Amino acid sequence: MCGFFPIFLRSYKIDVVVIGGGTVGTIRAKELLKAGFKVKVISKDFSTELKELEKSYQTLFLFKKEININTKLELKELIRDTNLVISATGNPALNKDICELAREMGKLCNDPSNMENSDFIIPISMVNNDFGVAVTTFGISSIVSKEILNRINSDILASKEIINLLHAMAEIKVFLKENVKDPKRRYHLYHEIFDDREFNLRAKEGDIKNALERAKEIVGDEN
Ligand SMILES: C[C@@]1(CC(=O)O)c2cc3[nH]c(cc4nc(cc5[nH]c(cc(n2)[C@H]1CCC(=O)O)[C@@](C)(CC(=O)O)[C@@H]5CCC(=O)O)C(CC(=O)O)=C4CCC(=O)O)c(CCC(=O)O)c3CC(=O)O
Ligand SMILES: NC(=O)C1=CN([C@@H]2O[C@H](COP(=O)(O)OP(=O)(O)OC[C@H]3O[C@@H](n4cnc5c(N)ncnc54)[C@H](O)[C@@H]3O)[C@@H](O)[C@H]2O)C=CC1
Repeated sequence: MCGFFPIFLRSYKIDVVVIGGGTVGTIRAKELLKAGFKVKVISKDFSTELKELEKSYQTLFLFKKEININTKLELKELIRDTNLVISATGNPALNKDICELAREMGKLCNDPSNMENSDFIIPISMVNNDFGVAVTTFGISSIVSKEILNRINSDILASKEIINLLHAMAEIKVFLKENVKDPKRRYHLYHEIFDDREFNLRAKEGDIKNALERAKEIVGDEN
């Protein structure tokens, strides 16, 4: 058991606090903003890039403050309304303390300076309207993680076949939900249709119309 479980978070209702506005804090804040999260960065000072980003994102708030773990009350107040905390100061001992406090408050915390303190990992990822892929090597090497993602990209996703299949299966889902009332039977049919050689060939070619016709035949045969 590796002790991790992947999930994709819906970003628009989640507030994130990033503590530390340096190299790592900036990259994370930028990715989170692009994904649609509201981000508050608390730091002694901020990178030029963060100051620029503040001009273009209404969802980014820069809050200049030196965090001192001995003034817990103040830090508690700063992270009270947030769901996720990323503690990316250049001080690993401080990052650890911040994560411990956040956890006591029921928040999930990420410490980029030491994975052992983290409740979640930020993987290397690619997300679009059709699918999302996230890769981690559990902190061993982000360079290798990137290579894995590149290979997934070039070996599988660069071909149109998978996307064609996905779009065909989307049509199948609409059709089955409308026409087959029993969910257990639908579940069985998804597999049967997907595994059917003729359906699969047509779908991969992007011939959705005939793929759907073949699916209707299969559903009809079952009746
Ligand atoms: C555990 C984790 C933090 C967590 O989320 O908990 C973590 C930990 C550490 N990384 C370190 C170094 C590097 N990090 C990167 C890059 C990225 N690192 C990211 C995530 C993660 N990094 C999490 C695991 C994700 C996974 O498993 O893959 C990415 C994906 C996202 C992001 O940072 O926002 C981002 C991709 C940016 C992009 O898109 O290119 C590169 C490569 C590069 O810069 O090109 C290097 C150089 C060497 C290398 O390859 O590792 C060090 C310092 C080691 C030291 O001090 O020597 C630590 C801490 C440690 O190991 O102690
Ligand atoms: N996960 C990853 O991918 C990587 C993680 N790291 C680790 O992440 C940590 C941060 O690294 P960088 O961003 O490169 O450092 P950095 O020096 O560029 O940024 C640190 C930021 O924290 C702020 N800060 C420091 N003490 C503070 C305090 N008491 N209160 C408020 N703000 C404070 C600074 O003002 C600065 O903006 C380091 O511990 C480093 O080892 C480094 C490289 C990659």
